[in-house]
Amino acid sequence: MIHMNNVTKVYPNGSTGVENINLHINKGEFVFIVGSSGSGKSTLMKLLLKELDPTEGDIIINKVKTNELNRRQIPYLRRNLGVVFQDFRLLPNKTVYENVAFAMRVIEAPGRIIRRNVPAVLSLVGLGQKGRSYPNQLSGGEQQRTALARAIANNPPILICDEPTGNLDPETAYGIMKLLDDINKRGTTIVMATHARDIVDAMQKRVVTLHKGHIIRDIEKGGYSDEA
Ligand SMILES: Nc1ncnc2c1ncn2[C@@H]1O[C@H](COP(=O)(O)OP(=O)(O)OP(=O)(O)O)[C@@H](O)[C@H]1O
Repeated sequence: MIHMNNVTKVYPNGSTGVENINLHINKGEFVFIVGSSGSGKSTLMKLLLKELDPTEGDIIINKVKTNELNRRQIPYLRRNLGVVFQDFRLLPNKTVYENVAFAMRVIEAPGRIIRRNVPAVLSLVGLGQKGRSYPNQLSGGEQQRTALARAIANNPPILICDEPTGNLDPETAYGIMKLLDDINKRGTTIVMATHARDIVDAMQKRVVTLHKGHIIRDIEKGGYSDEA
């Protein structure tokens, strides 16, 4: 489903983000990307989202080499990848319902599908009664659940999460993890970068550890710093 083959990213100033990454993720996996600050997690996430292109190597998502897609082909990625960020990134002047509906309009989903899917995903994340609220009327956890609803509204096969619990208190963070686990069990592949050692330890999923831009550990089921 996701293949990174010999991927290196060197930034224009000469610093290396990641080097010679070989990472293969199968359909339905839940994978944590961990590592200390500066180890390359954000670079790896940005490469998957094509916010950056690799200096060397190939990135294949759902059988398509995304490093060879041009600007006009970017909607391909929007359909295949849902994204959740640490800082939610909701549109402040749109309601919860409109934030989710907007993401569906971007990929030109028909109106009747939007009217069907938005209430369904809002109820899935426990926000069935909050559709008319604006982001500033929501708690942090509710804002992140809105962002999660938006990310899965188009039913993408892959969900990319960059520190999705970073701004949340522990209890709220576990609520988000429970939702991600449910979404994963429904078949969505999840890749999540995080610093949250306790969450990684509790979930017992695949853990890929980066250090200075290299993968130094890749364990099938484990905690934040288990031996490979
Ligand atoms: N825009 C950039 N220009 C130059 N170098 C960069 C840039 N972004 C990241 N780097 C470098 O790439 C390396 C990896 O950084 P990256 O942000 O991917 O790490 P990270 O694991 O996400 O760190 P953190 O946990 O602090 O977010 C670091 O050495 C960093 O200085």
